[in-house]
Parts: sequence; structure tokens; C-alpha cells
Amino acid sequence: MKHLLVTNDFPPKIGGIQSLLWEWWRRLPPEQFAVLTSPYDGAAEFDAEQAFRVDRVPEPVLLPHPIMTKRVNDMAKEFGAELVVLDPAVPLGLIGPTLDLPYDVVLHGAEVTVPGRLPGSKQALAWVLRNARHVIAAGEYSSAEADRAAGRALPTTVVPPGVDTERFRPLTAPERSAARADFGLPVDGQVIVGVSRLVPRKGFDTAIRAVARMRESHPDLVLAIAGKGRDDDRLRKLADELDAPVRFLGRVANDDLPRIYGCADVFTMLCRNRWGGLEQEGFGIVFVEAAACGVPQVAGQSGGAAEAVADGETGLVLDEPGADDAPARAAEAFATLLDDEALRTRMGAAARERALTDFSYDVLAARLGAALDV
Ligand SMILES: Nc1nc2c(ncn2[C@@H]2O[C@H](COP(=O)(O)OP(=O)(O)O[C@H]3O[C@H](CO)[C@@H](O)[C@H](O)[C@@H]3O)[C@@H](O)[C@H]2O)c(=O)[nH]1
Repeated sequence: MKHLLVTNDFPPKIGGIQSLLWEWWRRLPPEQFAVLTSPYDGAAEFDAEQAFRVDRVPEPVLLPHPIMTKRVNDMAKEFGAELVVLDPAVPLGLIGPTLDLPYDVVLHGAEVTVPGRLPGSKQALAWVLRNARHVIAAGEYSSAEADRAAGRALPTTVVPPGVDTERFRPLTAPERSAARADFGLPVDGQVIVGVSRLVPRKGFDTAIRAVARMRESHPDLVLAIAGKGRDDDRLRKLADELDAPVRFLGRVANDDLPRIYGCADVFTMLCRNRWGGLEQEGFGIVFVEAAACGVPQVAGQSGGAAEAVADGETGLVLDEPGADDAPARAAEAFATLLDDEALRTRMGAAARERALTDFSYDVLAARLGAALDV
């Protein structure tokens, strides 16, 4: 069955949803689907490199209005699609029930939790979900949130985000030293790495406070934070104020990403709930990227993060990462791993193994293909 994927979030824009959709869809037979998405800098070059068709609308975002419905109907008809796949469920998914064809929705997390817990938008989300042919949920957490919003169990396939386990792989000791030198990190010191869009939910303030507390016990420790975002200035100021051992790497190029993870003794992203649980981490692709690189992770307990990190096996999950004492507990968790090389090695190996068996995109794309009947 041919289908049309309609989404606001597609590369070359960076982010978890963008990378997830591309990694899933590029593994499906390219003649079986087309993509309709929004414009972005560098999109023409990116689109030309894809084996499948990508169309972009002229306006900056895809919004649910009758012109969009007509555009999707027209493109689906011209392409010969029998199904439309919509992401996100709201607001864009509101065109679903008005389309000529059946539709599926893709769910990630925050975009289900927030409208699903607010009166008014909950009804709209429930309408979209109940009328969908099928739901593709990027984790058990978003699946449960969708069932809750719809008021019943939906026909769902859970396909967690995954990782390209060839691109993200453990570095040898010489490769790691070279990577650390290239990024200006201490070759012989201890390095904790964080990679993320820098937004408050990702909890880098907690990580900064934690390493600031570790200056005496771990004098050669550096926290390297890769990524950009609206929290950038606040985090830099906090690191300055606390004189914390933090290195901000800014946005790193895609090609450099696996080597950044490879620099780490420990990876961290202490994600936390915000707005009384309205905003939670959907899953956290960065954890499985770190895992594939053989690096143990310290995560915050929020949404689906504990699906991504197996607590005690591939890393540690910090309870109540938004609590006042979280920096002290995070420092303890970091020290537990940094002070025990055997534990790090064991968890790093288990993480790599789990990435290969549970989160390899080749395995996950097959599950997606079965759900979409391609
Ligand atoms: N090249 C590059 N990539 C980056 C950078 N910063 C972040 N990324 C990439 O952006 C992605 C971040 O993904 P997530 O950790 O999953 O976070 P998100 O952007 O908030 O994604 C949302 O959707 C995901 C998919 O369902 C969810 O997993 C996630 O929890 C969240 O809801 C990862 O692939 C990460 O490598 C950077 O500076 N450079």
C-alpha cells in the first residue's frame, strides 16, 4: 500500500522527531511513499539526495485548514497513495477526519500529553485519535497517553526511536583520545557528555549544579554540553556563576556527533517533568545514541526516559530530577559511575548490546513497514 507522510518535522531541521522520522522512513521502499513537509534552510540539497519524493509547502508551517486538506488530498491522489500518515496528531492531525483517505497518526510524547490533559484540546485530540485507522507510537509512554486521551485502547503499533548502530559505535582508545583532543576536551581527564536541544526540560541546569559540587572530589572532571537552544544563555550564566567545569560545544555537525558521544566516560540528560507533568520527555533518542557508542547513561525519570535507559543495567535513572536535592543525587550517580571503571565497562557493553537488539533502526523499520502495510 502506498502512503503519504505529512509532517512539520523533517530534516534538514535538527531534532528528535526529525531524525526519527527520517531514520524510519528512509528504510522503507522509496517508491511506496512520498513526504509533504515544511520548508527549511538547505532543504533543496537535502531533498535531492533522498531516494523518495519530498514536496514542501510554501508557508513556514503545515496547519490544519481547508487548503491543507485539499493539498494533501491532491498530492495523495496524484501519487496514488491509499493512506495518509499525519505527524503531529494536533494541530496538523485535525485535517485527518476531513481527508478523502484513511489516515494514521504518529505520536512522540509532549504533543500528546499536553493537549491530552487540557480540557478542550483533549476533545480535539480524542477526535483525531478515534478516527485514525492506526496509531504509531514512539514508545509505550506516548501509547499510554494516547489511550488515556481517547478514552479507550487504540489500534497501536509501538515503534521506539532507534539508532544507526554502524554510525554510532564505540571508539577505540586511540580514536577516543584523538576525538577528545579535537573537541578541546582533556585527553586523560574524566568527561561527562550531554547532547540535546537546550530547553529547560532537558535538565542541564541540574547537571551543571551537580558537576559544580564535584570540583574537589573530581578535580579533572569536565561536563561537555553539545547542542543549541533557548536555554543556552541561562545555562552559560549558571556555569559561570558556579564556576562549574563545563564546556559548551554549541551545535555540532552531524558527522561529528558519534565522536562526541565517544569522548564520554558517562552520558547524561537529566530530563524532568514540567508544568505539573504536562511536559515530559517522550523517550530520548540521545540515550540510545550514547548506548550504541557503548557509553553508560544517567537519565532523569520523565515520560519514556526509563524505556530508553534500563536502570541498573545500561545506566542509572534519577528519580524526581526536578527536586531541590536532585543536583546532589545526580553528583552521587555520576560519581558511582566515574569511580568504578568495571561498572562503566559492564554497563557500556550492556548498552551497546541492547542498542543492537532492541533499537537498531533496521529492526524497527521492519515493524513500521508492517504497520503501514508497505
Ligand atoms: N548534529 C546534531 N544533532 C543534535 C544536536 N543536538 C541534538 N541533536 C540530535 O537531536 C536528537 C534529539 O533527540 P531527542 O533526545 O529524542 O530529543 P527531542 O528533540 O526533544 O525529541 C522529541 O521526540 C523524540 C522522538 O519521538 C523523543 O525521543 C524525545 O523524547 C522528544 O519527545 C538526537 O538525535 C540528537 O543527536 C547537535 O548539536 N547536533
